[in-house]
Amino acid sequence: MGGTAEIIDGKAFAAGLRAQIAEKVAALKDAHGLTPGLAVVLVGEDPASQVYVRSKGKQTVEVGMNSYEHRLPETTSQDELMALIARLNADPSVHGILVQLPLPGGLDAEAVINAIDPAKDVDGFHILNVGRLGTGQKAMVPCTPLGCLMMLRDHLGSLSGLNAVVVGRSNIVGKPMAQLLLAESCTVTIAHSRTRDLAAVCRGADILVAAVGRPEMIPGDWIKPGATVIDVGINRIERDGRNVLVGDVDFASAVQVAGAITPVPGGVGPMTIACLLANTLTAACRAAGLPDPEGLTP
Ligand SMILES: Nc1nc(=O)c2c([nH]1)NC[C@@H]1CN(c3ccc(C(=O)N[C@@H](CCC(=O)O)C(=O)O)cc3)C=[N+]21
Repeated sequence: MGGTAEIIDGKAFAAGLRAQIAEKVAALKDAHGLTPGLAVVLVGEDPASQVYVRSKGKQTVEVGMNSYEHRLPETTSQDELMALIARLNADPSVHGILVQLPLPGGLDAEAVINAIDPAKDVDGFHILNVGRLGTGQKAMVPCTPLGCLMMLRDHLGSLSGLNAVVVGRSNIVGKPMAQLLLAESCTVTIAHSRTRDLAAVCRGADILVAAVGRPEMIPGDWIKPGATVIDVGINRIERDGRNVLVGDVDFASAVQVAGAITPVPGGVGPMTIACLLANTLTAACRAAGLPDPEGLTP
């Protein structure tokens, strides 16, 4: 064997999605005088988080939406953060609220997330949205799994009856990804670092979603020939004296076996931000009593 997988170009896919969103935002302005607004809250000075937040703000403005950035010092108290959330919940120009995670030590992220108005919870992390997703009710869906689903559907068409293995059980990626795949009628396995014979479990996957956060942990010989591989990992490592970004999948060996694979960078990452914009538009439409925009929800 030993072909070469199709590379699923998340960067291009995300650019196309943002163009669609920009059109819909313009139409919403014309027809209803409504401009969606996204508030991003960043506590502390984590350099990686600062890069993401800047990138989110830039792309929000590029699609014609309003971006509100709230940068708070590392020393911010729980009460101060909760007071900001309350203000943003009450502000009708804010349709989406994202609190950048992780929060500095001492702050209770769970309490903060559950204080966000579920209708404005564009991350889809609020317990009410988690429950809605799990029961098949209309929810805000977490951005990374939503982006993965869009790429899978685009590549495979129907996912019905396929074996899907999600490696990783986080609330942010693994669990909601499994819910979305189950809703697509996949046979879903959630595996993780303690799974016995993880290699054998992965080899059964028609769809393999890697979201463990361990650099290049999944080699090509764990992959079923022809499988579709979605690599959610974003790991910064040093290689040959350089800082490089790698996924949870060993791309060089996986690309020889898989049918299709997302690269890192340029795969899931750009789709995550595009789906954040999609969710903000969806939230604005729902707030105005309008139907959900076409093609942006599961
Ligand atoms: N409340 C919250 N929601 C999030 O969605 C959230 C968060 N907190 N905290 C941090 C993580 C991380 N995250 C990324 C988004 C885009 C890229 C991305 O676009 N990556 C580029 C590369 C960027 C680079 O070079 O560093 C790529 O994969 O091609 C990466 C990571 C969202 N997160």
